[in-house]
Amino acid sequence: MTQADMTNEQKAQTQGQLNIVGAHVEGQQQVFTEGALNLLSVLCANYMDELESLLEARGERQRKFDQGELPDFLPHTREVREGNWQVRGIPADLQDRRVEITGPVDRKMIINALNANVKVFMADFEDSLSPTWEKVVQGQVNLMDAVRGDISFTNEQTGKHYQLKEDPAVLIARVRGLHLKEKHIEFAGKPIPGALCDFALYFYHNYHQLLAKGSGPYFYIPKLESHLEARWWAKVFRMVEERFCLAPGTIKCTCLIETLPAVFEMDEILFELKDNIVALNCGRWDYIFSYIKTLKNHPDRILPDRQQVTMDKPFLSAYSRLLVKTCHKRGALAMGGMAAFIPAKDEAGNAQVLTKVRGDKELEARNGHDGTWVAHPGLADTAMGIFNEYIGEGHANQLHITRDVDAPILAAELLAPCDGERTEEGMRLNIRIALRYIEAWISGNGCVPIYGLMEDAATAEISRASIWQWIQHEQYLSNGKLVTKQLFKDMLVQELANVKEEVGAEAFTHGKFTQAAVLLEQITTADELVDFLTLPGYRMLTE
Ligand SMILES: CC(=O)SCCNC(=O)CCNC(=O)[C@H](O)C(C)(C)COP(=O)(O)OP(=O)(O)OC[C@H]1O[C@@H](n2cnc3c(N)ncnc32)[C@H](O)[C@@H]1OP(=O)(O)O
Ligand SMILES: O=CC(=O)O
Ligand SMILES: [Mg+2]
Repeated sequence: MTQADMTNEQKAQTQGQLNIVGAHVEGQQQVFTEGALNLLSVLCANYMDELESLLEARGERQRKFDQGELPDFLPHTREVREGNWQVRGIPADLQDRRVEITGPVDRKMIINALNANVKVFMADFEDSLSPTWEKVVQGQVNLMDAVRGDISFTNEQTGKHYQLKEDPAVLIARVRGLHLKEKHIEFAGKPIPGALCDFALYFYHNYHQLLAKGSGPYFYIPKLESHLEARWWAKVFRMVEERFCLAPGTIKCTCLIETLPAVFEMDEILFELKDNIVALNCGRWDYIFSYIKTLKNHPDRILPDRQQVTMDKPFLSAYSRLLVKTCHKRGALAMGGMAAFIPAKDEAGNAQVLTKVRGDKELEARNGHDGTWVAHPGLADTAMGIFNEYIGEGHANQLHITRDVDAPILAAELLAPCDGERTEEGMRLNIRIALRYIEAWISGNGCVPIYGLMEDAATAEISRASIWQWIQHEQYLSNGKLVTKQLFKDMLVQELANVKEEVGAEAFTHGKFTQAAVLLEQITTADELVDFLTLPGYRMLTE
């Protein structure tokens, strides 16, 4: 019997068994049922090797950018870009996505998010989750309960009780990026892709209930770098639909366009996934990080202080407008991204936050986006107000905005250097944010408020990668100081002391700040830019 003649199950058996190697955690029996394990092992047997090749291809492409090439639209896919085709369609409950709240798969957060004044809740196994084994498993249990409308929570300290309201938001699960492994599950002796773990478990346990209530198995796919990776997902979806006797296109996904290479392949990504895709999303934080990473050897494209890289900068404006134009031409929605502000505790401070959020959302709505993200329920009404105004009575979205009259958006605009200053204050802030975020992440918390902003894996990547880039390219700060490894190391010592003061001696002593500082120093002074800080971070996650 050849490999091609084997059934999927036989393939799974011949290539080795799926093994849970993590310590037993609560919820494991509920999540790892025989059916769920079968699906996961079949997916691993069929798609793990191909995924490894796709990850290697990322490295090969990056080597070319490192040698001076610039990303561009692909010559051999011109027909796809110029062809006349549309995505298969958008289910009724995904037509109106004017405000989406996002958050990790923590039980209380899930209930609060589903009850917020939003259309969709994006339940996140990615940027906002530190994937401890317990959180990965418990997150699936929480989502199973949420899908069944049977989720509640009581805060034992305050006695506050949480339960779902009558008509909760639509649920979309964001799975991990393709580069992340789930080390607590092995297939043929290797850790499995986190993306397959999150996808298979959420799909298997919930598709039936979701479809029965008029919704469906909906996913956010993060950090794609090419249409070939989208093709890989299309194959995964097709196989799962066939296996569960579902009509083609039952699984629906939204892809984040949050890497610089992917912005040049938006048509192609929509095309590869056209049966299953309903939208693209401007994941601006990872996109900015990817701009730094992809162009890391290009001295003419060094970013300024993070605070100056706002959506009105030419390269980001071009990204948003091209995404809207591309999506609407193909009948897909064009989602906006996250303003990282979170509500301030004082009234005056909060008024300022809301003004900034309003400005950011207005820009997106004016560009033609169909909806946007908020990080906190306290911002939902503001975002809703803006999108209600732009979408207008009687419409669910802005699909009618085609941007046909726009001049073509060229590669040069998407790659345009970003003006702004590099300041000592900005560098020190980057260090403190990276320190505090890494400390939280390796302690098992993937999303934290720092200085009035939501910080997650994507925003923290910008902070640490910026410093790396300034060191490598021997940048001068606005006060004339040359950024060197030594300057960074000196500042790290000082800022670690400042962080101790900010968080207090007790939190500092009980936390993992020293380990965070060691990791930050390693990745910032290394000659090669580490692909993702969550890769070494994951090795430090002991649970
Ligand atoms: C780049 C990207 O990928 S963006 C997407 C990934 N990032 C995210 O999803 C960020 C999600 N946001 C968060 O995790 C949180 O808002 C944080 C951590 C930034 C701040 O959370 P907190 O410190 O708890 O904020 P705060 O104390 O103001 O919260 C008030 C209430 O709102 C709730 N809340 C805050 N954010 C959220 C959220 N995103 N979803 C649901 N509930 C939320 C809190 O649970 C709290 O509820 P309670 O009063 O019942 O206890
Ligand atoms: O995932 C979203 C982003 O901005 O990154
Ligand atoms: Mg992201």
